[in-house]
Amino acid sequence: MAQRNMADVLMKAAREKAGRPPASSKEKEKEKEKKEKERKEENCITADGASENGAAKSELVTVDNFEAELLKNKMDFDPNKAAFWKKGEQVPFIFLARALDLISNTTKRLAITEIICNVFRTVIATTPEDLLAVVYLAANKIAPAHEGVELGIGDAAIIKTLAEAYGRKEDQIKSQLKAMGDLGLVAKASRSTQRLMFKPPPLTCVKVLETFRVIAKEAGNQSMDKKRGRMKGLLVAATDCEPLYVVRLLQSKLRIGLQEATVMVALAQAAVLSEQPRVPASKLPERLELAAQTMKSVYSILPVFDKIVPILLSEGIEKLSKLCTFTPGVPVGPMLAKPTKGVSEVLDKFQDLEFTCEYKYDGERAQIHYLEDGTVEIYSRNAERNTVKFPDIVAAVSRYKKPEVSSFVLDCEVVAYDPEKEKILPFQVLSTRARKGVILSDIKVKVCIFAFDLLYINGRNLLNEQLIVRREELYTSFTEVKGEFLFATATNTREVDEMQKFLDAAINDCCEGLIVKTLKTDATYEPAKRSNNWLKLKKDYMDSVGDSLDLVPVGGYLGRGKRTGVYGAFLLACYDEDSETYQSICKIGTGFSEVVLEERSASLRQHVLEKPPPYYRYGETLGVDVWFEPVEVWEVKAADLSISPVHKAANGLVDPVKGISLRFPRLLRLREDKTPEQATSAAQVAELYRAQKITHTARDGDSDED
Ligand SMILES: Nc1ncnc2c1ncn2[C@@H]1O[C@H](COP(=O)(O)OP(=O)(O)OP(=O)(O)O)[C@@H](O)[C@H]1O
Ligand SMILES: [Mg+2]
Ligand SMILES: [Mg+2]
Repeated sequence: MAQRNMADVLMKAAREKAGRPPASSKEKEKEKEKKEKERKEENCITADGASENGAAKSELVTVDNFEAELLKNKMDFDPNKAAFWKKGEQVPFIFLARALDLISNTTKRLAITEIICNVFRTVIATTPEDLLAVVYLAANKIAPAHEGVELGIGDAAIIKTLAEAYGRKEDQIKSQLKAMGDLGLVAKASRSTQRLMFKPPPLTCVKVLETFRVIAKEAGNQSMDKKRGRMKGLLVAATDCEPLYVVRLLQSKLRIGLQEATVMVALAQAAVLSEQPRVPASKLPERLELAAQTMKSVYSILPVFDKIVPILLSEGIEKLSKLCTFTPGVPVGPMLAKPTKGVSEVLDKFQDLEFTCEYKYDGERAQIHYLEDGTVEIYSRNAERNTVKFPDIVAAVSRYKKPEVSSFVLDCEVVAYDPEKEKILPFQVLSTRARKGVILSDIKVKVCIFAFDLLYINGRNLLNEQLIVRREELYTSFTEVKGEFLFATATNTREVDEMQKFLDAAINDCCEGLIVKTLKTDATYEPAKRSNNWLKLKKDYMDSVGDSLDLVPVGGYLGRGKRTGVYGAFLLACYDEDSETYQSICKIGTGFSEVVLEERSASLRQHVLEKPPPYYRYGETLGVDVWFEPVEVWEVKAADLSISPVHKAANGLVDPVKGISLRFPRLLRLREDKTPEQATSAAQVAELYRAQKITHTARDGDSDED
């Protein structure tokens, strides 16, 4: 009975998602029967697969069974009941695919975490050696981000492969894509029309990941044909909802609201819940919380599943921090700063602490790694490998270090620079440099490195040292080279007047403002954290919002008049890390040059969705014409923030029901170094709102301009 109900719930949810009306009871019965029949067939496939491997199943576990188990809460969940394969056998891909399907039926983060945590627990209990592959697939990755290994499969290639794999015409697939709006769904629908004479063995998680990696590495002559051949192999072997997830994983977008942060938390929790002897219930909440924190901090220092997962399995979560340490060659998440609105606020926050003020350069964050063997790697703010963009730095960096330095990790800002005039050039100049395939002799835009931190030197990890120590090491390990490599200009004054003067000097020298940092206490390097110990002070923002915001265009309004053919305005959203939703914050139509508007329109047009995804929050009255996938990040400046009944940003954080909106937003630039999930968070929006320190009651109400 319970199983039936579960199936009903899932079906209802699936219908709602697909925007279909509820079925009549007769229709319902029919559909149930059909579904039941399909499921039985799938089960047989599973059983076939098992017997092919020589391990006949004694008991056939129905698919409903394991799904119902996966939906249980962590206290009632039994990994042995969820597993329908034998201990030590490779984890079937259908297990993960069905779990992802369950996840797609809910938008609740806790429910999602629980399902994926149950998946990990099942794998740990049966086939721990497959955990790494399952984690990679759940995180929708094939390699650590910094290695830059990408599948790079476009829709056209997938369409062609689908046609080959399922004996269909490309045109058919294209028109179906138009109707369904998602190649994954098209793949799923295509499969059911095809009956195979010889069934390939069932897919396993390990096989799928391995194939993805082979596809990514395929290079050279006819590599595209080879890639398609591999994809076809996967699709032909895929059953049930597997084609859907094979395709979405290939596209690197799962679109089910399962994000990396959730995967990390779930993995940590799964480790605790798999411990033997079991953790007593009274201690569990505390242990789970601690485990999640440990995982997050370990991942910020060593974002490499291949290192984390084996240690997690063999040593447990408690030893993870000690055994997964900072390794040159692997980027740590850069430490981030909090906005402030003036010298007095800085003094307020750093009352009894010693601090230093540094120029805030407006270029591109760079973490430069220099390994013992002389290898140089440069990582972006996003911890992505950016080395190919700066061959000039790679070639020159060994000249800046003192001879006795054999390895280092340097934190710095790379800024466009005019060496003749000895002048910093605006960010816009830097952004004209190509991102890939840069050849040393072709470089026109010269850059200067402004170094402000040292995280590692000669085999010594400095992350836990105070800034004063790190900076001393920086000054003694490197030599400044005019126009190429300079230390960030700094002063240790704490006199209001002098700070103000220093700020003015920074602006005069083409900087954005200051970054003020604690020096001797509470001054360790905090990877990937927006720390209270680094405060940014931007001149521009003293009389508007304390900082710019980085927002995601989620909707568009069709342009009229002069803007016919492009979008006339956009709906922007911030990202709420807790609920993993994008929350609308304002409409924007200002700050675009014609060229920029055309570029942005053309780019977003490729990401139009049929309907807003379940993880978008917005007021119904906003009347959006088209919805976009969350793909871009725009830096936006605004006059101030106000409470809004229409927008949903930071909803519940400042006002129980209303959200926050931006007044007079202007586009500053496209942020190519941030992913949509790194957009300004709801919590940051709430913080900026509170920092305004003005009474908003007089202004409450919808404050959209445009
Ligand atoms: N002296 C400095 N110390 C630290 N960071 C500096 C310094 N000079 C320039 N920066 C740059 O300033 C950035 C922080 O401020 P900025 O407002 O540019 O942040 P952002 O990249 O917009 O990110 P967010 O708004 O999410 O903090 C750093 O990431 C770094 O790139
Ligand atoms: Mg910046
Ligand atoms: Mg910013």
